[in-house]
Amino acid sequence: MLFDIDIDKTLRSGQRSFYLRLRLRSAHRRIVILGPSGAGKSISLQAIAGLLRPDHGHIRLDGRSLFDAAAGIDLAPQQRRLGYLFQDYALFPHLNVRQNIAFGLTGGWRNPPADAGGAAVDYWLDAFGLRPMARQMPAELSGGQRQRTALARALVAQPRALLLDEPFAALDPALRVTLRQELDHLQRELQVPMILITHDQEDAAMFGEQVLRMQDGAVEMAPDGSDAAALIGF
Ligand SMILES: Nc1ncnc2c1ncn2[C@@H]1O[C@H](COP(=O)(O)OP(=O)(O)OP(=O)(O)O)[C@@H](O)[C@H]1O
Repeated sequence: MLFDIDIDKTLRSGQRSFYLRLRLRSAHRRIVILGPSGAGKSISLQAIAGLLRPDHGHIRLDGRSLFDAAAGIDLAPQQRRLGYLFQDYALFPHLNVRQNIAFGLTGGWRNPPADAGGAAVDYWLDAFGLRPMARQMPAELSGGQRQRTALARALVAQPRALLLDEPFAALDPALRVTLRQELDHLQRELQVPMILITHDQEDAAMFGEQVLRMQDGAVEMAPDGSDAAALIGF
């Protein structure tokens, strides 16, 4: 099983609490979690990435435990080797394009030098047509260039899976179409497994080999791997 996730988590702030229940077992490489704002999509990705600790359950990727509450396993985000594309791309404003990409190789401990290099960084600069702006800062980039830089940073360390949080939401409609196609080609070429979260049906149509619907913190799958939420017409 490629993805084997069964977690829950209660988040509290003041009087409010939010209960997340995520169950996902899938052999598919292109999973989309679709749901409205506030459904719990971002915190699901954060839990998979190791940025938010579930209360119970397990997260396994291709047979490897990233988290297992019962067994006391909780790998640090860097150890999980997942590429994470944040909704707003979260580029470092004080680092140029080359440094931002190289940061994906440092394990997050230090800033790469301005001429940070290596074959892997050069490869992704070329793959995304970013070589001419390698020394530009994020504020000097277009939306599409920012997205490509963030994607290059997520891919440079050869992640075992990609986690994508609303990857096209910040783009204008024309660019959205182009970058959807780019990601589609890239994923087919690399065959990197990915979980993409979105509120946009078009993302689900393009990337959802399997589409899970999330609402009020819950995604449930039937034990046979089919999507229980879909079966009950949710
Ligand atoms: N640290 C926290 N403490 C308490 N509640 C939280 C915390 N973080 C998120 N929540 C709540 O969890 C719910 C789900 O948030 P989440 O960001 O995952 O939604 P989402 O589906 O990604 O929505 P959007 O598309 O708007 O980003 C929200 O109601 C939010 O208020």
